[in-house]
Amino acid sequence: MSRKWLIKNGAFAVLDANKPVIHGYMLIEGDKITYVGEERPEGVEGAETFDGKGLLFLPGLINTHGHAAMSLLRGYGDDLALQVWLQEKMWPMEAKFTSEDVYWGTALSALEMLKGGTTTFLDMYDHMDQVGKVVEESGMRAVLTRGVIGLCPPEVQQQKLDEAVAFARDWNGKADGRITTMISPHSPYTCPPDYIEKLVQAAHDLNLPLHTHMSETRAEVQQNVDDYGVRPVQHLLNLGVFSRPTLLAHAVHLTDEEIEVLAAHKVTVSHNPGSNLKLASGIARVPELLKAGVVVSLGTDGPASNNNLDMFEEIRLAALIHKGVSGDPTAVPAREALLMGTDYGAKSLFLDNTGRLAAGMKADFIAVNTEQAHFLPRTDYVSHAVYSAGPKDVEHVWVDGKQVVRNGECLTLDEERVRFEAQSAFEGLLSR
Ligand SMILES: CSC[C@H]1O[C@@H](n2cnc3c(O)ncnc32)[C@H](O)[C@@H]1O
Ligand SMILES: [Zn+2]
Repeated sequence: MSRKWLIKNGAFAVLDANKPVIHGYMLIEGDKITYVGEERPEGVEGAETFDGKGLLFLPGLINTHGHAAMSLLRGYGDDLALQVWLQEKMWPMEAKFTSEDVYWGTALSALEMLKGGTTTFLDMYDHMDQVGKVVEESGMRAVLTRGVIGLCPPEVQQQKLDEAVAFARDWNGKADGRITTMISPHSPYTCPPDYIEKLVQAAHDLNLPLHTHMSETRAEVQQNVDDYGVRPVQHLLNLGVFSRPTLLAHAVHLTDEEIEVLAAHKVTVSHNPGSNLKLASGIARVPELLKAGVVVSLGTDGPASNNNLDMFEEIRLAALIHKGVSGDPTAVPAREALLMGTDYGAKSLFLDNTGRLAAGMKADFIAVNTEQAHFLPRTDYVSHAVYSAGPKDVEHVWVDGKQVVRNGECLTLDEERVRFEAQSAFEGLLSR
């Protein structure tokens, strides 16, 4: 039997330009929001009432790029540039990861994300069946994709391609539809051109979007020019990548012409400010991308290059750093930053049913405790959510109409067990 909830006395961040916050009611029927408004809705007989006094309801936050299992490598290899970090620290350790390691690393991240208000995340990794299992158990929504690195003999390339295709085919729509899938060449510098073309063909065959890292560092762009005679955007365009819906992670180093190409092909971008700052990769041209009409969302990247999964921090960084580099205080206004962490997140993942508090959308939402010093005075809740709030303010979380966090406690995952097993998994990696 589907449940009906009536939330009353709440402040709801609908994020409309004219009236971003509504004080009143929200009705949830089954997995969907069926009403948000100031007046008490009709047809609420049999609904369970939830008192939202002192709570700010936001759409669940959407993390559009990451590698959840890398929580096991948090703090292992800090303060390094991308290529050194990957080649000398991450890849040697990841080569030792078992399926079990991926399960516990991902569960640790799911716990951190859910308790911090993230309801949907994209994950690009290996042993993806384990990631799918965590998503099923945690109740989260996720876009999952087996990332493939093609710097290996042809038979290994083929095996990885087959794995990526089988995973994308078998898991799309799983977990009551909360899981969707994509196809992911890791990057233009780790996948030879003919391999990328095969992955594009697979995406066509499965009717799925593509996801890849691109133009994260200046050195990577230069290497692309040296190896292939063109910058990464032209390279991916030539290989047919943008003939599919595509989400790019990072896209830090772009020319004006490249931004136009991305806009023309409706390519979406996951901006990862925390990771880009920590790896000293640079600062993406977000105001220019937004102005050109590109959908820009936010991601944490993996927990080993961030080093947390706090989407409030990414939202705040997006609002702050572009003001700092441009000298324009309106470069990314607060409401735009919050949209990047919610509505634009859904759009960049090609999901049309989440990311907003509106009738017809999936009931993926969070309740933040506003009865705290840093939420006063009650001037502008959007401003407070962006410039003052943090993950510890999240009291309750619902995904697909089901409550998964209550009073700050995760209802779906055994926190103590997950923390214990993740620590053991890390110790196991060190001893192998
Ligand atoms: C093949 S699975 C994903 C792969 O990506 C690596 N990774 C993590 N963070 C980044 C990043 O910022 N740029 C490029 N690659 C990254 C991770 O270590 C996995 O090997
Ligand atoms: Zn990444």
